[in-house]
Amino acid sequence: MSDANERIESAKRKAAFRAVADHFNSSMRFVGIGSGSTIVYGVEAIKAHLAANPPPPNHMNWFVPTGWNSRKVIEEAGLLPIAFDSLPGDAMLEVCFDGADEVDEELNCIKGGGACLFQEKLVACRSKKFVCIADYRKDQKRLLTNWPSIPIEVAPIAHASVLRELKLLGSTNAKLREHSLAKTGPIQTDQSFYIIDAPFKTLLSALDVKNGHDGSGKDGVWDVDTLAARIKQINGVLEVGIFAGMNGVQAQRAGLQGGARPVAVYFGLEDGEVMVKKAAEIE
Ligand SMILES: O=C[C@H](O)[C@H](O)[C@H](O)COP(=O)(O)O
Repeated sequence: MSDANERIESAKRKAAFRAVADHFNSSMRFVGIGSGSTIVYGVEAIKAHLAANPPPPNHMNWFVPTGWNSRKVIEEAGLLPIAFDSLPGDAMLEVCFDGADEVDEELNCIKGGGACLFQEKLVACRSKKFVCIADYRKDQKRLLTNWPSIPIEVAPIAHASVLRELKLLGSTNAKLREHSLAKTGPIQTDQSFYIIDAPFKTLLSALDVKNGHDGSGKDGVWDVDTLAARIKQINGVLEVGIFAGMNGVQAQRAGLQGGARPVAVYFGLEDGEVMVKKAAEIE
């Protein structure tokens, strides 16, 4: 592994251990586990925490996966998985941990770089809080700064019409995601759907809108919330890889279950430190 890659992996691991230390305890009943390369360290940290702090007698910690790979990571760590649709009807998850592809200063996220987003959003919105773990490359002032496009999960039969609609919204170069060996065709999600990657101009934040900037899509300039809602309205779209709107705490205050935006993001930094951005401090 190159020095640069080692720094990135070490940053992810440090952020994960800090996030778990701050937001997990052994008496929790249901905990969500996201997908991707960063969450692997989150599961490692949870396993280490449980070994050092065993749960109370007869208490089970259940881990809700967000896809096939996430379930495998849970099982390989010797933790107990429970499928999302096996949760008791009124049960909320205490917390869910997940990674992100890019995070803006309001903690809106882009997710789906690894083709997981639908189940991640289901789990985040069923959690009292979504805690995001990332490395320094993901920390940006606005979404679509470094990360080039919005992943969108679509029904296979509708992919061409969704591409057409996206063009009308200003994404002229949206593409169906294919395996690197193109002859094997489009990538399929855990729902056997397709992923479209849709580039847009850098997104405005809610703060920009409050300050009078127009994020309505005029001249191809969108704000995070308006674009997420507009893409979700397209027929054939299952879910959009923009995790915005309310966070879990705001949602509960509004009498709803949970929200898709993290309450905190833990960024592992290049110098070995961890920077924590909390929703409460910026809203
Ligand atoms: O589709 C994948 C998920 O949304 C991931 O959480 C996201 O892509 C971040 O992945 P990684 O931790 O590998 O950067």
